[in-house]
Amino acid sequence: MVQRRDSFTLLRERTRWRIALLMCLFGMGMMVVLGLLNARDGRQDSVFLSIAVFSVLAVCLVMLLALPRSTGGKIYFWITIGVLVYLPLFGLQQGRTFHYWAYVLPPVLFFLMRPKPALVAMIAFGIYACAMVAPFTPWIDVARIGLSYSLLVGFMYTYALLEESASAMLRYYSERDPLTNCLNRRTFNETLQEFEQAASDDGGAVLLMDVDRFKSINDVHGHLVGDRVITQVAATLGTELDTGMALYRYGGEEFAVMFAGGDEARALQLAERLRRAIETTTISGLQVTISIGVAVWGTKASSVAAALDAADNALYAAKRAGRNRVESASAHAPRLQRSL
Ligand SMILES: Nc1nc2c(ncn2[C@@H]2O[C@H](COP(=O)(O)OP(=O)(O)OP(=O)(O)O)[C@@H](O)[C@H]2O)c(=O)[nH]1
Repeated sequence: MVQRRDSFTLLRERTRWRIALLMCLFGMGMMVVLGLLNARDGRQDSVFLSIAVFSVLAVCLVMLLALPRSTGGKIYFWITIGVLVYLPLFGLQQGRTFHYWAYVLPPVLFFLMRPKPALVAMIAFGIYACAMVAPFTPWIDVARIGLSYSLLVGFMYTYALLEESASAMLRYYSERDPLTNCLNRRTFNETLQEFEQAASDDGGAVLLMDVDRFKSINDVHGHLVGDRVITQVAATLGTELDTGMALYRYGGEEFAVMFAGGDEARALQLAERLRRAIETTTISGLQVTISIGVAVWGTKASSVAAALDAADNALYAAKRAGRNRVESASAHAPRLQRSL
């Protein structure tokens, strides 16, 4: 059975693979430097150790390049986890458990919380540790401690960046509609609440837009064309918005714009510009139109939700009046109330 690979998994795999590749190259470079330094000092054992680690990393590098990214990345990560578990065990065997845990535990704890301050703290800790051991340790050992510690810092930091980019991506997908990439209805509702909380500072306006006779586009041309029309309508509307404004996909073929601080004149002007942009653009080879309902809110929190209702009523009025038009809630309020 083929397992579905969602975009989050793909992003994670790609980022892990890149991190693994960088860390391999970094580690190999480090082993070359250490090997040369040890050779110069005639420390044959350490030279062999550097060559051994270099060879393991070279094998990892070849695996990363030769295997599928997901497999290579996974193997590299398990090897790294193995090293992180092995280090304290090795320390235990040497009777210096604390020394080795000091390498592994703080960075893990740090990076679980905040990557950037943790990075600064770890660099400071590395410099401090090297400075402390420098007076009574051969400098080659200081260099070894510093370099292996920087490998750990690099690994933890890139891993933390991976987590950050993954959560940014999750946030992006939870806010947006997958077909049009507009902000979705959930984000619209959240923004509405924010406007309600801030309503006492400022008024604002809401525009509800609906593609006219969209059902017949689906019926005549099929749902795939319907989807393409929705996408292109969204793209066209998006290019016409003022800076800082967002387009929401409110429902199937319905879109919304909300902004604070605007008066009715500005909202109507924007609505007319959006209507005209759709009317004058050929969308998937079709002439498409939209109807728009506009309402404004004042400085009472309850007036924001009321404005949304009023915009919906105004949209309904625009449909009844023949479509491809903008209607303002203020012009229709009395008549709408009478007809309810
Ligand atoms: N292709 C496609 N169709 C959708 C999507 N979401 C909703 N629809 C369709 O959009 C149509 C909306 O039709 P109606 O609400 O009846 O209105 P309309 O035909 O646009 O007519 P008016 O709004 O009165 O101008 C329905 O047939 C839905 O199935 C979508 O994401 N893709």
